[in-house]
Amino acid sequence: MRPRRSVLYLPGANERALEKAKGLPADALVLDLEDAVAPDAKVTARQRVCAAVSSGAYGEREVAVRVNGIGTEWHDDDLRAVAQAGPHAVVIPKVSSATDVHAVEDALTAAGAPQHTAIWAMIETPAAVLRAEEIANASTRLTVLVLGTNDLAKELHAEFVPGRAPLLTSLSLCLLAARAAGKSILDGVYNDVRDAEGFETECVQARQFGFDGKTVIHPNQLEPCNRVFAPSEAEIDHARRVIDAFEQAMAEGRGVVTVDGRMVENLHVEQARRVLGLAEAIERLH
Ligand SMILES: CC(C)(COP(=O)(O)OP(=O)(O)OC[C@H]1O[C@@H](n2cnc3c(N)ncnc32)[C@H](O)[C@@H]1OP(=O)(O)O)[C@@H](O)C(=O)NCCC(=O)NCCSC(=O)C[C@H](O)C(=O)O
Ligand SMILES: [Mg+2]
Repeated sequence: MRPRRSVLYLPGANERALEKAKGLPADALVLDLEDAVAPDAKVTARQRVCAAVSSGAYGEREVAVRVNGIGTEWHDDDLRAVAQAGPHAVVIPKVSSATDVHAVEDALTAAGAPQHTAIWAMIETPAAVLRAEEIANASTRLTVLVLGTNDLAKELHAEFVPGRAPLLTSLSLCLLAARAAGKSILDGVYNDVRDAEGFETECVQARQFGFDGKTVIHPNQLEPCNRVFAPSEAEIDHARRVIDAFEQAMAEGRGVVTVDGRMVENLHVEQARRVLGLAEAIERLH
């Protein structure tokens, strides 16, 4: 199990950010070649990012590279260079269909990308939301769906409002698609880096929905994000008691038991094991 509570974007052209990220407690990093990099800096950013990935300086964390979109003048060269650097994943912005995923998969294979380089597909257009199931199932190499809520809101002509009502249908459709396909799914970013309260509220909402974590843009968003998406001490304790109580019930020939007055069946034991597995994976990571 890979914890992906906090996934930090950093601009690929920004040497200070690339350096600083080595010491930041993000579960995963996305070194960006797309929207955070100006056209004049694209080639330099590509070189810097590939060198940073090859350096192995980011420890145990997952390191992904977001390439420029399919059809842009940089996309093919980005994919070739990133394939050689061999990050854990390549993030494809504005994926719109399974055909896009197949094209990226073929290009990575042709460029000699290692098998461990997964594809993360960004869902950030109305067409992609409506085809989320097809995209999520397009390839075994595709392991994560990533919401791009800025682009999505732009394309929907939606407004950013507390509670995100205009986006909830899209978030739900993407979650359904990811879970049905057995893939991970990450929420989009929160733009106001000074609004700690609004950010944490959005993290809680995303966790309640079922997201594995949230993409973030600033170091000060990491601690609250990691905290909200991690199992709490109380949840870990409850999970242990659920497993113990159920095992004892099974030994006594019963298939159902109560813990704290609530019914516990096998499915709750599976949930409890997932909680403990995530807690252990987080322990190993940091
Ligand atoms: C949002 C920022 C531009 C804010 O920058 P700034 O005002 O310079 O931040 P601070 O001065 O508060 O920074 C304090 C220190 O932290 C370092 N820092 C800041 N951000 C990062 C980062 N992302 N990774 C690593 N380090 C970071 C600064 O260097 C300072 O360090 P020090 O020198 O030691 O004081 C900025 O945070 C930023 O650029 N964030 C990332 C933006 C980005 O990558 N955007 C693209 C991805 S999001 C997206 O595309 C959305 C999606 O596609 C969609 O459609 O929704
Ligand atoms: Mg975007």
